[in-house]
Amino acid sequence: MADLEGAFQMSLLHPNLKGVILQYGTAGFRTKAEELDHVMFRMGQLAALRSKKTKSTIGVMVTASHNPEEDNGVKLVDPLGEMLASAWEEYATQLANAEENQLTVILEKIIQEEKIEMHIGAFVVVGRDTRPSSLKLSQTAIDGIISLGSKHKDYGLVTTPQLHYIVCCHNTNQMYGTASVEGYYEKLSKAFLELTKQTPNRTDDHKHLKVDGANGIGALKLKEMENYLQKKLLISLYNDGTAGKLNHLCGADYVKVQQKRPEGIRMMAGERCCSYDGDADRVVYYYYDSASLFHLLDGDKIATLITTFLKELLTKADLHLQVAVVQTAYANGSSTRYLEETMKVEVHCAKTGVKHLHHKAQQFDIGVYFEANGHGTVLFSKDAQKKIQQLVENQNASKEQINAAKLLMNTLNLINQTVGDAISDMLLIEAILALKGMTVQQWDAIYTDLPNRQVKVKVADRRVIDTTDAERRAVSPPGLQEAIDSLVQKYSLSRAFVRPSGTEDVVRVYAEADTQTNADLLAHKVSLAVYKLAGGVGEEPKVVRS
Ligand SMILES: CC(=O)N[C@H]1[C@@H](OP(=O)(O)O)O[C@H](CO)[C@@H](O)[C@@H]1O
Ligand SMILES: [Mg+2]
Repeated sequence: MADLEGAFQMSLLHPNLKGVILQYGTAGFRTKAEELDHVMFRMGQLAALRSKKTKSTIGVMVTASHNPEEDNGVKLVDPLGEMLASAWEEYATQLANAEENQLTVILEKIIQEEKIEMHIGAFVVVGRDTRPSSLKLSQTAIDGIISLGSKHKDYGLVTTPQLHYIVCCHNTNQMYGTASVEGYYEKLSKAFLELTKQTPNRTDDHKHLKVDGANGIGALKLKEMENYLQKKLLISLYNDGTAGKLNHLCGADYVKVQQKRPEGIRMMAGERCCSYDGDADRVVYYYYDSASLFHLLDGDKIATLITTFLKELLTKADLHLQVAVVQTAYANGSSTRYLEETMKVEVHCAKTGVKHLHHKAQQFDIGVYFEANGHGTVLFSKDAQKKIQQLVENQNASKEQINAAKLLMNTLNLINQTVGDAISDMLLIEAILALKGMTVQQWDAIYTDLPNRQVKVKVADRRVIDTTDAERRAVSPPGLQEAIDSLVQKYSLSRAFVRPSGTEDVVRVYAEADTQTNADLLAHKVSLAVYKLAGGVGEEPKVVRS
């Protein structure tokens, strides 16, 4: 039996008062900040155990991403910067919900089941976003880490992807980069400057980008990074957190779901703009055309641009590496069709949540994965990285081949392979547009999105909805899928699905069709079916129109 008396005494300072039942969801725990004190303490403890188990550095990130400012949350970062292994999510849920007197029993159970040797040293790195509640909650997580005799380093204010990067650096002997925020800026800016070296004719207009920082950590960190970019990117930063409220009427989630520009940003026709979310792990682009129509370039458009660029470079380098794209059910049907039919790329559909996409993408030489909401990255297998490196050094290769290999090398250095990263993705997009001499309108014109609509339905218990086929079909409650099928049939180019959210207490409905009116109508009719068949509460859903 491990000696957990000290840990138990410390836990009494962070009691489970509210008795709220929480689930380690799509991206960790998320709820009102005042309900999270005991959860943070226990996640600090779990991180210490995970560190002992894996004999590696583990990360604890305090953030609730795109949720309102009053919320908060926590996610654990595994050794190579990935999301916490799913087997441990169950432990997280048990610990978070345990009664005071059960805490030691559950810790003991995890130690035994995982055969954790408690004398092994542990090291946990901690980061937090800019929410007013984050400082105190991160200190509570540190208390939890200390309670199990583990060491820690507090990195303070960082974006989620910066913490993932730092964890990966610690566990790869700093081969991935230097384990600091400065190391992150240096690595990314060096790769960006190398890539844009080949575009000497870019005008200031081309270099100009407007960024909506969602009044969050991304804004703060982009300001810090700006000098490293040596004016090769001219950034106008809006919603930088000095006045507005985090994620309020701004940020990537707002722009994607509302399909409109954020408040607080001045936009002229044709200007390239982008929005980060609250912890800067997602980005979406947008612009107004000369007829004042709003155009959104979401994760699907980003995946397509990056895939096109990589395939062109691989052809020039004459490197035979398999590129695949991983999307979720939310991917616009036009993007999937374009990738499969025009680009002849293999496309896979994974369940919502980055961990699912990440795992699938690991199966290919180069796996490009993006959620439609702008969360994504590119993974290069070890073998692919080695082949690219060898070609850079190959004296028998042609000039064109070597140049393409160098561009690939800098591209992979610019990409944060640990997780989706708004700053890194933005820099890559900017470099690609520069290298291809492409405007945002030309990028947008690669394919035309099918009109779509996302809505939420409140039900008594969203767990009554069970899905299959990467969440594209509902298997319960009875009759729901049949109802959706018959509604979908009434429209052309149509598709619809429903699933319980993993981060909010709602059922999400997605519909697409040939026109916006039809997508809106289909989404509405499907929400009514959910309301009737899955125990809707409150008012009946109303039709949402742009
Ligand atoms: C439709 C949608 O955008 N869902 C988001 C949202 O998950 P839900 O399980 O749908 O609530 O938050 C996740 C975490 O940020 C993100 O990975 C996911 O894509
Ligand atoms: Mg986020």
